[in-house]
Amino acid sequence: MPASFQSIPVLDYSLALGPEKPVFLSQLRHALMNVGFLYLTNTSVPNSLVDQVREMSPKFFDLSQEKKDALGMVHSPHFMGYSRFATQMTKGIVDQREQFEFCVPYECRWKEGDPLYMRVWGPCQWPAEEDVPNFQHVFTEYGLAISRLSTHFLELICESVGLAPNALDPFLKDTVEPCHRGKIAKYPDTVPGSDSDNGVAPHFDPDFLTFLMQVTDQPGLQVQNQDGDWIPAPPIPYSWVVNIGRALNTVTKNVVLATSHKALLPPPGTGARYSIPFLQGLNPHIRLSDYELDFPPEIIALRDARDGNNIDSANYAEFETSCAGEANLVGRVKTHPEVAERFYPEYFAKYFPNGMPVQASAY
Ligand SMILES: O=C(O)CCC(=O)C(=O)O
Ligand SMILES: [Fe+2]
Repeated sequence: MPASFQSIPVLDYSLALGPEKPVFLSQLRHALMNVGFLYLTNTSVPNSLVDQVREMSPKFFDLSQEKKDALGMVHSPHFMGYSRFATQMTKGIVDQREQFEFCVPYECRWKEGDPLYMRVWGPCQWPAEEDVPNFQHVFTEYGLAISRLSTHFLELICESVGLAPNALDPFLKDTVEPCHRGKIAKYPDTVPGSDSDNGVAPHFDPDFLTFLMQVTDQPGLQVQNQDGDWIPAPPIPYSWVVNIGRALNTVTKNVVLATSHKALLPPPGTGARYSIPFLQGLNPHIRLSDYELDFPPEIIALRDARDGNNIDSANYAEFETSCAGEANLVGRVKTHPEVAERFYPEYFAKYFPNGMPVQASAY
């Protein structure tokens, strides 16, 4: 059994595009099978775009509360837009962050009679151009750039664990495009003397891959190793922290690990921390349990020699029984009952039989 990880591997994406690709794939296999987290540097995303995202991220939150509320998620059947500070919980603990969710350009194709989960796929709510100039353009470009990167990265993941590069294609492609989505999160710095520095409590991410951009320089993200210790994942400029979600862990039968992580508030006096998790969406019609991936025996042997995965989360258990779109909708309903009550009343009634909770809870 490999020793529990003490740091997050840093992978140079440019190696994957040249003669050193085998070195990259072997580092990737290690990161996927023993850590579930990695940093990706030297990607195809231009530094100039990253600089624009860094500059733009705080601007949305500087809008008046009234303008932010006008873009509140409660107005969007696609669960896009703004959520106020401390309105959600993760595993029963209040998240101390404000957020704005956005997605790649997407027209809603849902019509009466279609499965309701198709209604989740749709456009986002952008602030008016005069309020935050260039914001929509920058985050649309950013979303598209990370989508492309994530599609190629999924091929590399397949290759690193002995699958054909296109083995996971059905999960991304179908008659509908996946609706990849991101959120800009703002965590205020810890109030001196406060008894809580929780930003987001320990959890697993739901989908295949998350690409996290740490926008500001403060520490905050921590990742749990197999011994239960919390390993810091501080920002590295122009890198993404990539982690595996429950859906990819499920579909690979635990070959690649999903790993628990949390975010702490930045230290007192250091200002707000901004981060942007970007979740790769899945083909909504696919059911993970319908697919059996054909791993070579040496990969299965490596998996079996490793200690069991330490997942203790019921997070998105629906992935195992329902199609990805349904699992996604259920997850969104649980996190945003205010949207469910308005646009998905039958789901609201099912998951909140006692009416609106004081606080929504994810995971
Ligand atoms: O902000 C961070 O560093 C992590 C956020 C996170 O894990 C999430 O939103 O799923
Ligand atoms: Fe996460």
